[in-house]
Amino acid sequence: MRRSIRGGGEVSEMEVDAVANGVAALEVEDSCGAVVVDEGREGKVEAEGEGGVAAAKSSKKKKKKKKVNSHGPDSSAEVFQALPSQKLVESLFPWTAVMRPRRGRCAIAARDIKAGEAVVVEQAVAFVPRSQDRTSVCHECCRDLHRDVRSVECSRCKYAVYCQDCEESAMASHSKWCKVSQQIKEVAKISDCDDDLLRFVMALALKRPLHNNDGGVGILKDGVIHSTIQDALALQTHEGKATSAWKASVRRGCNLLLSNWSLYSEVTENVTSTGSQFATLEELETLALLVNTNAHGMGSQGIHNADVALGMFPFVSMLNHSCWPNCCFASEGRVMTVRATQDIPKDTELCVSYINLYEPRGVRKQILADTKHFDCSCVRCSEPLKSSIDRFLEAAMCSVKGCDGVQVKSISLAGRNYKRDQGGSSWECDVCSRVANPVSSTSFPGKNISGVDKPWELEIEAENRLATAMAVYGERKFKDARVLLERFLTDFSGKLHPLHVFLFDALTPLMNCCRALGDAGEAARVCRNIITSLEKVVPGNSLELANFYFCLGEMYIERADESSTSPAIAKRYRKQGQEAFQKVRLARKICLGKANLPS
Ligand SMILES: C[S@@+](CC[C@H](N)C(=O)[O-])C[C@H]1O[C@@H](n2cnc3c(N)ncnc32)[C@H](O)[C@@H]1O
Repeated sequence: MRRSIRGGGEVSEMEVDAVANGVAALEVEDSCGAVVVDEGREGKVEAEGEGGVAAAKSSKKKKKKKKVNSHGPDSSAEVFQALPSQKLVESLFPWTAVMRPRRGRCAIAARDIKAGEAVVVEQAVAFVPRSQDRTSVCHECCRDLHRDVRSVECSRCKYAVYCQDCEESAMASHSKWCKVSQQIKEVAKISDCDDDLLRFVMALALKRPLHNNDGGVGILKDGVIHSTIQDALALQTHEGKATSAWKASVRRGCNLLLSNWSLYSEVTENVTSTGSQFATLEELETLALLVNTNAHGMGSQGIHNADVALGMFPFVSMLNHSCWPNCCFASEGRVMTVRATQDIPKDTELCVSYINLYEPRGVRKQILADTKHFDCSCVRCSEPLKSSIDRFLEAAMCSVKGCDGVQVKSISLAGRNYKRDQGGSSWECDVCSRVANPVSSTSFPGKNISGVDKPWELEIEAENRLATAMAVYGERKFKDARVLLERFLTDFSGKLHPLHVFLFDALTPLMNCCRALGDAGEAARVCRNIITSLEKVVPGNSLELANFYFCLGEMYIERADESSTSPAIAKRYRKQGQEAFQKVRLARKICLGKANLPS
């Protein structure tokens, strides 16, 4: 699948990875662990479908409650379970939660919401820095540890790192489970389980309620909801979709974690003396499931979308995914904020994106099915392909002479179970209706066929050529990579649709090559092409788009500063640069609440 190309180059300083901004999937599969749903809460059930006002208005509330034994739409399709802090959240934020078939709980605008308005501001119930970034953030407050922030590493586990402000208090509580923490890497190795996942499970397990009668309602503090572990435990998981291999590794990891937990008396004494019980194996497995379905990437939103930690934010997790989202999220320290990226009418569903949106529909659906275990039913995926922007992302231009139509791949029409095209799909022109099929290579008798008649071959050739160019780019051979990428674009533009993902994928590395080679003029031209394509495929006011506008602004200023540029032209470049920066400020004001330029 095309994603192999995406990851191709490490030099993509300006490459924007929307996946990093999505709900993080630590492992591809979920595990087992049934949780008993509290039946006593009020049910709100609505008609099927995303967000539309009509769908919400035509909803019928079902009073009947069913007994269920696990979370989420998988098994509790008809039962609405409110998170313990839901009412508190609704007292501050402009949405309410309802249940919709196939989508589970949905956040619905309780009134008209303005672009830029915060719809959730939530402190992480727990978070863990990703192991490869463990020295980048404070393990207590998740603040960035820049060069000018003094930090201290735990001398025993040599893992935990704290900023100077947190050091004293954080070290005191860390010392209680430092020994367990020391074993996690080894446990992960032996059990073949992700060590970040095990750390996260441990962090959540330590938050379990001290008393069973603790209702688990959070608190509001300075406009931030501090939700609880009970809120997290009421989130959904996808029980039953795990492979047995994943289940086995999680079970081994959690078992070893428990042995270490009981072995190290400092933890034992601390936990039991406060009245809490050790977690059971089943509880740890449930926590692993919760992490997999609900953990969010955290990190600063600069020009690099640094996804340095994983956090549990139960109310951020109430927002479903859409491939045409109306909200976005960003974190600062331990706090995640979700903002409306456009004006949202009352009764519309609030959605964020969990994935990169410049992907064909079939690929997006496959990624969500593989990593999040659901079949996306968002507006973009539900629109007939024939009228959707999606049809262009893997389309070829029609090869019938005189026809300016687009050949659309039938496999995308199916939308599900996308597999690398192995000859099963046919391609149909949206203008002359000619069908090309790899099995029975058909053409319309009497029609004059010219150029590339086999779009499936064209696609494979394009994929291979792009992969070769990306490999060279990955080796930072910018001069050679530029030549290959430019040739690729010359050879395939006009054959593939201008919005085809392969053409789009070549643009960012080409821009980077041009910049690395000091050709700001060509880099700016390529950047404008990126923006033109991106604006058609992702909704406006996205940070991704803003980052490209920022690159464009920088390149205009670079050109203005070049000694060979005349004062009159330099003035024009500066103006264009400022205009680009203005777009960045506007988008960042809406998405992040700050009209600054990224650092
Ligand atoms: C982080 S949770 C979102 C809240 C969830 N609906 C709930 O009831 O807790 C993610 C899960 O919601 C469902 N979901 C989210 N977006 C969806 C979409 N676009 N189409 C279908 N199901 C979706 C899937 O079951 C997914 O695993």
